[in-house]
Amino acid sequence: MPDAIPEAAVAAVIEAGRRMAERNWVPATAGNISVRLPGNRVAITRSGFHKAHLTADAVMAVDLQGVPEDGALRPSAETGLHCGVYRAFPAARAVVHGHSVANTVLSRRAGETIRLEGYELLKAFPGLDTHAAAVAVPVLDNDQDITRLQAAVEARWARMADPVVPGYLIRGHGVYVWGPDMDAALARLEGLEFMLACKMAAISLGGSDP
Ligand SMILES: CSCCC(=O)C(=O)COP(=O)(O)O
Ligand SMILES: [Zn+2]
Repeated sequence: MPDAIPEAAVAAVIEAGRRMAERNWVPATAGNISVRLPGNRVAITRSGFHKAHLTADAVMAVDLQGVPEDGALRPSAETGLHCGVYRAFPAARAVVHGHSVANTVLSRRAGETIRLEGYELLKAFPGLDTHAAAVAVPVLDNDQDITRLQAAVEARWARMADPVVPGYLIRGHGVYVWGPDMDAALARLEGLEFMLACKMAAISLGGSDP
């Protein structure tokens, strides 16, 4: 019989879903949320649940390869992307995935990266302490084959200079962001979404954004 999922982990996932829904970042049943547990375990949302109304029943445990502890339950279809983050970045303890209008629209017209430059909110990312900085957020092509998509993500990380930006977009799909705890992951997501919304507004006004 597997260990129960710690209550604090379940509460963090439920609260993250509520906060993301409040911002309209998880329409319909979009998005998924996870936290790292001790013992190479991950607590993650089950597939197909609305993130505004999560209950403890909607959170289940998988191992770092995404294998469910309870084979009767179906984890998020994107579990492989969460586990990929936890395997690659030992300091990552929470991963959030949302589908906002800004990340969907901008990723559809982007190349390999979206450049964010000159924004005060860049400070939401680790290691940046001035607006006079720039980050290139990776954009990956969408793929319904999550194993293949995760392989593409890992290939991209391998090409990136350290430290890797703690997030990436999937074209026409959404964004992944992670952090050392759920609050940090959500703060990074909020910062990124704010800058993407600014970029989209600038483009809508007929201007450009570097
Ligand atoms: C209705 S959104 C399509 C699936 C998706 O992209 C998503 O984020 C939610 O999938 P899950 O299996 O985690 O519910
Ligand atoms: Zn998704």
